[in-house]
Amino acid sequence: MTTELRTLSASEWDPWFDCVELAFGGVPFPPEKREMYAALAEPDRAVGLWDGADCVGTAGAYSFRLTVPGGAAVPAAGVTAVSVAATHRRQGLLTSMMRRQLDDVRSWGEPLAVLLASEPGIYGRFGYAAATSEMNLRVDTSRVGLKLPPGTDEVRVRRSSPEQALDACEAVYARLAAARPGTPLRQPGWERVPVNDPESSRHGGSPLQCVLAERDGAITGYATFHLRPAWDDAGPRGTVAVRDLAALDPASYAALWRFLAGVDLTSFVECRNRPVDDAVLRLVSDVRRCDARLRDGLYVRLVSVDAALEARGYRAPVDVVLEVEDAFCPWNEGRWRLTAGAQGAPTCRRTADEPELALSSNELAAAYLGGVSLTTLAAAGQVRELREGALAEASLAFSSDVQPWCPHGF
Ligand SMILES: CC(=O)SCCNC(=O)CCNC(=O)[C@H](O)C(C)(C)COP(=O)(O)OP(=O)(O)OC[C@H]1O[C@@H](n2cnc3c(N)ncnc32)[C@H](O)[C@@H]1OP(=O)(O)O
Repeated sequence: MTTELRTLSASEWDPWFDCVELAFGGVPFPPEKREMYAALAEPDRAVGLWDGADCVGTAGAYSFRLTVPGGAAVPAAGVTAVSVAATHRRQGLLTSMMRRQLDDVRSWGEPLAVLLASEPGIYGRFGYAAATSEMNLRVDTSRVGLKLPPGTDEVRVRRSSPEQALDACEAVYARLAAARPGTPLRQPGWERVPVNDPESSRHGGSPLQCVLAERDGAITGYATFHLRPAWDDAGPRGTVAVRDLAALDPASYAALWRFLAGVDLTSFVECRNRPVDDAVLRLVSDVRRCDARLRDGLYVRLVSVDAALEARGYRAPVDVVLEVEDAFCPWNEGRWRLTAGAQGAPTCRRTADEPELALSSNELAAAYLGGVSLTTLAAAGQVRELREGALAEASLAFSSDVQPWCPHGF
């Protein structure tokens, strides 16, 4: 078998995307979703594998800017649409695309690559690690009450249409994205993603609905959701299936939850992707009836260890020598002294000094956004402390008060 790996040209996008579609089961994307992805495509940052005229492998890389601890927005390749044709699987084609892609990302000067994995087992070998978690909820609103904070009654919740509310919602998103590690800032065109609403994605629910929270004349939050009616012998048991939910202050957040939990003819509020430190867990009267479940979220790859570690902020002073293993990106291997203090920017420089913490770039990636502690990774035997105290010092410095989260797919 001979295949050619090359940068995608815009005219090849259709057969390239057909390959993705087929690898994901062959169910055609709804036209409006396919058009959205076509509009967001960045062909000159994507690669395709061709066997003659047939596209047999795909990998894209959006140009994201990702919020990291400390608040900086760091260039990150948003890896997407990774596929290999079933006829060509397990012959090393994914590996060849990952090799090419990480070399490309490095040459573009982007310190990070991020992705959402179809399966957790695929990307560790290429240096990616789950760095955020997401929480799914199914709140039984017939049993769960809400502890409402002062000011909730001053928030007006009013209906809008997702389209009409778009600018107001985007303004809220922009403020929250800058405050939470792991969140991509909106790039041009991406504001269409939250309002893309093909019928086949509603899972029997209504078209996308929207409410806005308004306080003192300003929009302070929003929720978009589908209503999924259901009935049994006892009566209505519908579900409010939340797509997006965001607020700038506690009262607005609680007011939106009060609205969602009180929609007539429903007994459940379902959320598919919330941050693990979602304040709603503190608002509810009965957390056991929220059916909270965790799963892996955003996978991170430190493409350039030094640039990535210098780009983020640290929660406490740190001065530690890291001994880094990185078989897939060997330019990251070796000893690095990471220093961050109360003043000046953090530095991460090559050193010949004795190592104090030994780990691979996977563990650095897991800890990078502050969602996985180095102490936990050490307890799992994945980080080794070589100087007493180094682990506690680094673990505190890497941690984040706000849990990292990626609020949308890509
Ligand atoms: C960000 C995203 O887009 S996520 C979407 C990923 N794509 C999909 O899930 C679509 C369906 N699957 C596929 O298209 C393909 O099976 C792929 C892309 C997952 C793998 O492509 P392949 O060309 O078969 O992978 P390749 O032959 O390079 O395998 C490399 C290694 O990964 C392993 N591997 C491949 N797929 C998987 C998997 N799903 N789970 C665990 N390990 C895997 C292989 O066994 C191999 O291991 P080895 O190095 O120890 O021998």
